[in-house]
Amino acid sequence: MSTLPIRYELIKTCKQTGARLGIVHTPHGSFETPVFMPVGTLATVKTMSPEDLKEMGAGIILSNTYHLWLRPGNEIVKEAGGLHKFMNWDRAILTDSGGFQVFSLSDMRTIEEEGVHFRNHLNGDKLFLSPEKAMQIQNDLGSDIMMAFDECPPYPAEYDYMKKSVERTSRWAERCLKAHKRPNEQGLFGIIQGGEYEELRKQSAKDLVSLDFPGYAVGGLSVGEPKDVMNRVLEFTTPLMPAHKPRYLMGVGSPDSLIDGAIRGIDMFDCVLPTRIARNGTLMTSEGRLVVKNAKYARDFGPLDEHCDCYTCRNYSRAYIRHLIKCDETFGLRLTSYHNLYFLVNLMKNVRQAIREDRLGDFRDEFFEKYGFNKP
Ligand SMILES: Nc1nc2c(CCNCC3CCCC3)c3[nH]c(NCCc4ccccc4)nc3cc2c(=O)[nH]1
Ligand SMILES: [Zn+2]
Repeated sequence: MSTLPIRYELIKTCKQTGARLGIVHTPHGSFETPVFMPVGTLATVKTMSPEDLKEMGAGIILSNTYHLWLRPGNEIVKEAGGLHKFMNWDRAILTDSGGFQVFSLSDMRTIEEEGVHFRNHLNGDKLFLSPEKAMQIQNDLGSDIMMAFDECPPYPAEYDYMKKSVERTSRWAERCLKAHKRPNEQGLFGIIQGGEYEELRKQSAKDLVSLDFPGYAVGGLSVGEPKDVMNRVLEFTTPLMPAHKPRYLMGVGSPDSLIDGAIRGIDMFDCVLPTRIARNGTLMTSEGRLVVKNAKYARDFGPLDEHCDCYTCRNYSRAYIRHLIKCDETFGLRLTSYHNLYFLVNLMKNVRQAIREDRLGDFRDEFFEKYGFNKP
């Protein structure tokens, strides 16, 4: 019996909140959970080198089927020996299946049983993506964790639309499994949909769990719904997911949502937020968000965050970073991106420590107080 490519090891459960401390083992190394995964859409986590990412402790990064299919093309990445070789990253890689990106990047799309017809967001060409095509691309990329091809419906969505969408996503998941060429080298995660409807989340989970994927994601969230809706959906969805497999909440990356997701049993998170807001000079700090272009930092020679020990905070001042960002100096983007990624990667390290000490609830209250989140 060959070893399965993805294995989840549950280390302990927080006595105060039920959050889990675990390890995910992959063909390209293991990483502890709960974990925040930096996003590298175009085969690079923008402005970060692999050495930067290793230095900050990243054990897994994300990339994307849709983007790499269009540029440079999955064939070129395959000829390079796969994405790990192409981008010189020897740790774990997870690729999203492209479904979400089609909906968020492209207009003029039609969804059919066979797949999705849409236009290339770069040049308007007609394109078609199906479960089989998405699996072929991820196979060429050689990612350690692939995502099933799914539909992420808009929020809000009518119950009837959502029911039809969930049933099609389940049929697509089965087609992905059938099209899976290397089940012993690449793990394939199913994505649970169903919006805010408990009955549909149950149906989606039941369909996908019966297909025995090595891991599962909660999709269809972080699409504009209020935070309390996300938390409620997680409360009735994570218990439906196998406890001995990884649970991945897609597209979630604000500090409060990471902590609240971990408390509700989520192990893996990703979001473009930290790198995206870094590029316009918005920083996450232990006292809340800081907009470094603000004139009040012109003569502030302290670090972005005095409680942060990252490369940026140990070596550069708010005044200097404000100057670089205002002058569009690319070094400024590196410094702000590094800090924001480090902030979330380090936050999850502190979450894991709080779980070890059975005090994640206290940690949440302290963090929310300092950061300025309300504490419902
Ligand atoms: N397959 C699939 N992917 C989803 C994603 C993409 C996750 N990141 C992929 C990376 C791989 C490469 C690109 C990203 C989501 N992202 C979000 N919210 C992001 C919201 C957000 C957007 C921008 C800034 C801040 C927040 N909800 C998501 C739901 C789904 C889903 O159901 N199915
Ligand atoms: Zn810092």
